[in-house]
Amino acid sequence: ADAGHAHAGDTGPARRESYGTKAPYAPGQTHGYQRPPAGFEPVFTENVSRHGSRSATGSEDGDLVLTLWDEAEAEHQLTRDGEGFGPAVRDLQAAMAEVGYGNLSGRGRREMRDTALRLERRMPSLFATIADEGERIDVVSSGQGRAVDSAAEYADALADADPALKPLIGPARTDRDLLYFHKEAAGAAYRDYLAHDQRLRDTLRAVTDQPRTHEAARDVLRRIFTAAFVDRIDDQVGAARAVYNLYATAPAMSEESPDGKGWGMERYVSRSAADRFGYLSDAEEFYRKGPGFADSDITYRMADVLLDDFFRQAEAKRDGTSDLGAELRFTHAEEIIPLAALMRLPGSTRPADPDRPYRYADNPWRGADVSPLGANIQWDLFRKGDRYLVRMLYNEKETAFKAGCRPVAKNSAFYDLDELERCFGRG
Ligand SMILES: O=P(O)(O)O[C@H]1[C@H](OP(=O)(O)O)[C@@H](OP(=O)(O)O)[C@H](O)[C@@H](O)[C@H]1OP(=O)(O)O
Repeated sequence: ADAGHAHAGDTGPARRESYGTKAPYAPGQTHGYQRPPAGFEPVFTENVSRHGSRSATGSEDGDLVLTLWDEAEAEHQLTRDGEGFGPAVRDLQAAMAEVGYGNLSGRGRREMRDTALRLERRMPSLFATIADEGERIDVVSSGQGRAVDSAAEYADALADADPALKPLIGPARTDRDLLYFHKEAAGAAYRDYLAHDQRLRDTLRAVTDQPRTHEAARDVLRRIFTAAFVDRIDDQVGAARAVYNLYATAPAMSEESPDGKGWGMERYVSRSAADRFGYLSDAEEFYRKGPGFADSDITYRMADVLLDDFFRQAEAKRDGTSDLGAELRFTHAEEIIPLAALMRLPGSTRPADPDRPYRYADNPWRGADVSPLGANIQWDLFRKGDRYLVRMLYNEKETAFKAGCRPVAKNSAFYDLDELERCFGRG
């Protein structure tokens, strides 16, 4: 078998951004948070989280790749490196079938538990007050398995950290209109856009069908198969994307890998090929779920139901009509990505000019930053007298609200709730 070929300079660790929205969770900050202004105490916290790391949502990619590999093996058309690829994919597929396609993985469970512990440790006085006052902690999810399981892990971790909280954590509710709106009535126009928008189809095709994509595809396939075998593959881009998808989803399955040391998929996808297919994956998410085209809000206006819930919960606490100490929501990329675009969170500030397709060079949107697995947006509410301030964390990083919203002082992370009502146009 020939050795296949690798581009010079392609060695070295894979870039996190090449995993796109399949990137496992990493907190953007773990210390150095600003202290609230003098006299302000935390009285409420609310967040919305994508579920944690999961297995692939289906077996298609592994099945396609193994069919090709079995054929090549039978005809002695594998490279030396390619000989190990089939068994590795078979093991990964078996692990994903074991976890259940689309289900939370071991890493995902740990991400949820660790994030819950950091929440509690950032504001111990809030959770002490919740316990002392017997305030409720409301837990709600999309109702999909991975979101339900994420909610359970998160809530259990909170209760383990502080047993006094356990009786205060409600049974996880389901609210599809709030946390699965892309599949509900509110998402009808959005689904129509996905299914029928010609500009979307043309733009994604133009972005994908470039020489660099075909080169990257051949680069991936030649690491596994001989040149003669690759020449016989009609849809080389499709086949290479299936290999890339396995590469992208493998880290989320790291705890199920042999000795937890990973699945070694980086061996079959060079950095340049991973960057190319990662960009294509990001372009799809950007136009199908994110800021999209500058002249349309079809991908994110349906997220207003979620932003409205953030405001209503904070306002109810301020107005004394809420007995909640915390509101914990668990959902999917199709809710987090639009909400980030609606709120103009960092990275989601630039929709694309319809005539200049989304490119990494001039657009900050990256799936691995905007919506990695476990991504979360959090508002903490602080009170002093009858004044209420909000601090936002995005993947646990202290984050400014969009331009036009004024913090209580220059470079402060804290905003008056009524200032946010003003700058988000809430009457
Ligand atoms: O490419 P897959 O099938 O993994 O895409 C998933 C979505 O994952 P994402 O592509 O956004 O990383 C998945 O979102 P999740 O937050 O639940 O992981 C979504 O539920 C699933 O329907 C697939 O989305 P698609 O855009 O319909 O392919």
